[in-house]
Amino acid sequence: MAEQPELTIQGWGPPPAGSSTDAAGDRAPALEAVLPKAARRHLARELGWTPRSTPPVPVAEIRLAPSRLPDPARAALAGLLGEENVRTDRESRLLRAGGKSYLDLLRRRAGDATDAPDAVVLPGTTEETAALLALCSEHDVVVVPFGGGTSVVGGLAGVDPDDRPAVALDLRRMASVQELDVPSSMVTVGPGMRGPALEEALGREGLTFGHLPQSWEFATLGGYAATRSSGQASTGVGRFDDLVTGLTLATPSGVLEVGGAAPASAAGPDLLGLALGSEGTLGVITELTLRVRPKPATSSYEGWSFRTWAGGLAALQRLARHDLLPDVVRLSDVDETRANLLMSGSAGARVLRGTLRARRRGEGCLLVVGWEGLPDMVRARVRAASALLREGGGVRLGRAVGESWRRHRFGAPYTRDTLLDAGLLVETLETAASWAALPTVYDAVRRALRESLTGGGRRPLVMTHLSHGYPTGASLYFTVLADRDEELPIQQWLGAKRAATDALLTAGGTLTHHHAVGADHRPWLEREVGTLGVEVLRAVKTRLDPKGICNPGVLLPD
Ligand SMILES: Cc1cc2nc3c(=O)[nH]c(=O)nc-3n(C[C@H](O)[C@H](O)[C@H](O)COP(=O)(O)OP(=O)(O)OC[C@H]3O[C@@H](n4cnc5c(N)ncnc54)[C@H](O)[C@@H]3O)c2cc1C
Repeated sequence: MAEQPELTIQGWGPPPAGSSTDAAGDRAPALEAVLPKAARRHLARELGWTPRSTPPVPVAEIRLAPSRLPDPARAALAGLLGEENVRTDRESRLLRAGGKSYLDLLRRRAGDATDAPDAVVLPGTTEETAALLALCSEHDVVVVPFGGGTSVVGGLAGVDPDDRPAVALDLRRMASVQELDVPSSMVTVGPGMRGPALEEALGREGLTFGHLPQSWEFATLGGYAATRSSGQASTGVGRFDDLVTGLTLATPSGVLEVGGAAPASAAGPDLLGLALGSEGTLGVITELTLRVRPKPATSSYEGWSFRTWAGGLAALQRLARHDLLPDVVRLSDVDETRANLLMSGSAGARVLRGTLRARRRGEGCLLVVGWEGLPDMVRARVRAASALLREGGGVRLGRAVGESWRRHRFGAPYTRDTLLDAGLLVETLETAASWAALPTVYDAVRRALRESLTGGGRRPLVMTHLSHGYPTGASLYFTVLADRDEELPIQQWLGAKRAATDALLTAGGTLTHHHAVGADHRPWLEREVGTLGVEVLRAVKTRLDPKGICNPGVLLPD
């Protein structure tokens, strides 16, 4: 199996050529290469921002505390896994310091990795993982499972109320296909495997998995299960939790196997549901069985335009009611559509601008829809859905717009580092709500973000899209740009995030649709699941992890 590339320490993408802890530091492309002049002017005016140069400190200067792993624990771990799989060197620890949220990046860019794990351990099997957890319980060492390191909610923060030494448990040695059951359309895999490797293996058999989050180049299958992730085609393919039929969870109290090969079961409550979304707090997912499907024979991606956000929402709600939602659905509001047109100097934006002009449309709200499957089915679904979209006031922009979105859909995270270098705050947040509550949630979150981030000549740009449609509602995804407060950048975002989270919960949204709870959302978990709900989760944790060593800083509130 080919080595999976590391994710760079201070941003997105593989590290620059050479060592990932190169003294030169992580370098992003220049602002001029990422934003056309018109977009730079527009943003400067809208945000009250003056582009400036604020590069990250060189990687070689990032501060790291000495490892606190006690010698007896280190020796025991090395005895179990072999010396080469217990690492305390600078590079190994730096590469597993936290995830990729704006707050994570601010810390790493400022040269602070004092929260890095004390060591990195790499078990190769379920049995080794279970033995490792028992051993860490005995030695009072915290264990933080580490998949791709793409958490955006502080899922890898490793904060322990008792301040015990912590190890990152990297799952990369468990990253292969173990069994492919073609007649039953199921594959059993190791949790450290990433989407591209799985798709390559399945593709050889004419199969696909189809889970495509924007982070898919680096995130792992175990991470998807631990966070209940959702990919870009989730409306058709399903959320990640819909795709898992069974898994193995190694815990300090033993190995739990949940779900299985049977397509359904009535044997009591669903324990699989307890493991999905457990974010490393109950143990480590060491094996997963997933549903797969034949590669689609055809696909059709299209752009549509609606004059207003409300018009687009109403049309999609109608599709949902008639079970006609496409496999991929993404409706951008006016602010996101305009920003995409301006900020992307790519061929995609040129195609969209040209098509809107030819159709005599203003910017409006862009809708991208994608359909996949057997040609007759795709044709029939496209025909029926297009009629409803047209009746709802939509204008078809054609396939070039849809295909262009498809080609560039993994590109946005690569531009974030450049925007951070230029002095911007760049972050996203997400929720989901019923069709009835969506308009209120949309208004409430935008208002909260604007009020919190406006002041001292600064104004934020809040861009929103709807994606992941369901019969009863959909998710909303907000992208925020603002002039960064260089004095108090962390407090600036924490205030905005707090206001937006309070607003979305009050308006009827969920705390998170797919990013998970992590450290960042846990103060609000009780508002969503109630006091008794939190107590139930705590009781399960106490049974499986009596010493509380499994990722103690996430999910459950203090
Ligand atoms: C640019 C960008 C785009 C993103 N786009 C999307 C998107 O489109 N959809 C989406 O759903 N998410 C998205 N995310 C968020 C992130 O990719 C997901 O949460 C993903 O599921 C995390 O997977 P990972 O392997 O990187 O897990 P990690 O970040 O390594 O870990 C996440 C959490 O899961 C735990 N964990 C990891 N592996 C295991 C395991 N085997 N057993 C037990 N616990 C484990 C960790 O301890 C941690 O708490 C995005 C993130 C970024 C940075």
